[in-house]
Amino acid sequence: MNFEYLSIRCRHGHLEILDQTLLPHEEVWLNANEVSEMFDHIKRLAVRGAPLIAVAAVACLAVQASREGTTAEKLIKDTLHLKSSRPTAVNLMHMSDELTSQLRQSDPSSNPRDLVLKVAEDVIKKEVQMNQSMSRHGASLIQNGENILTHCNTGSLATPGVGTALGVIREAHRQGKNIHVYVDETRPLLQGGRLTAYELKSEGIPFTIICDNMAGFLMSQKKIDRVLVGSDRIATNGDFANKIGTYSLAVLADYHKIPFHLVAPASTVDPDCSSGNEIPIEERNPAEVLGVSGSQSVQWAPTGSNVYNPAFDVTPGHLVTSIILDTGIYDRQSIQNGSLHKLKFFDSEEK
Ligand SMILES: CSC[C@H]1O[C@H](OP(=O)(O)O)[C@H](O)[C@@H]1O
Repeated sequence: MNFEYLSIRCRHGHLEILDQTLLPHEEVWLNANEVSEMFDHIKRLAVRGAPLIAVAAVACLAVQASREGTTAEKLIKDTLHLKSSRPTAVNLMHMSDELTSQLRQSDPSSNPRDLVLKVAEDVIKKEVQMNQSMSRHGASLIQNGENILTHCNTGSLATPGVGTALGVIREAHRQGKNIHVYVDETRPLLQGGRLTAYELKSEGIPFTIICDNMAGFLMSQKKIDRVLVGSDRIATNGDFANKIGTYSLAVLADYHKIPFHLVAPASTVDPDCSSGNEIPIEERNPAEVLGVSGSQSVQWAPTGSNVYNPAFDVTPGHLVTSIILDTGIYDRQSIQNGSLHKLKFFDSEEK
């Protein structure tokens, strides 16, 4: 298996990931050939972003199987282990459920390595295609000269392609729409100020970093024309989980009557999740809040302070202007009419 994307690459069966905890100032590639290595990379957000987590997991399973040989039982065990690395992003769950289902149904005489390689190639190919489709759909909404606010990182560091919300921004810029991007720093791990800024700067897309608590003031000054965010899991009623701080943006956008969109592959819709209160929310190490961008060098709070560190929040669907997927744009009315229930998920067969 050979591929090369911004944050993950596989050369002659050797898998590496770009350690996103060190960006933007250090570009360090780490080995990721072993499931145990990949589990740690995902857990500490060296690998992050809902679609990329699924891609990295399945690529590691394929590489390890190719290098060491395997059995269906061992692959299933390793898949379930990687599935437990982070609870909120549904892309990882879809991939692991699909792979374990195929392994359990496979012919005992077949080589499970061939199966996992095929699933890995299919997942990667589909994610790249979905990125391109949703970016084109979303860019059709962007008017010339818009100021767009985005949260966290939803670009080529979070997917094996142009990105989700950031993919829309890239496509609008490519179409010459003269946009400016306001980038929420996205405390506590600064995925926006570090990673989205890294991507936009490298491509000359105009941007301004802001603290998360500045978004409302910018909206009150009529400096934001549209909000674009990603998602880690979408319930079929349009509620969705995304990086902590997204819900606040949605409420502010609703108050200021600013279009608010989530952008994601259809594989982020969880058909087993009928509303946002069913989405598991990951709580992370309090030390991330007490440090700066995860580092512990600056201890600014009183020792022994209590800390709450949910990595995501849930935004109700009624605050979303429209959901932009690779399969199209879904406004509130169509979502209320059940359009998300009928989406194709993960594989090519209609479910
Ligand atoms: C297209 S990435 C979707 C989603 O993943 C990010 O979370 P994390 O950085 O914790 O992996 C963020 O919520 C993005 O919006």
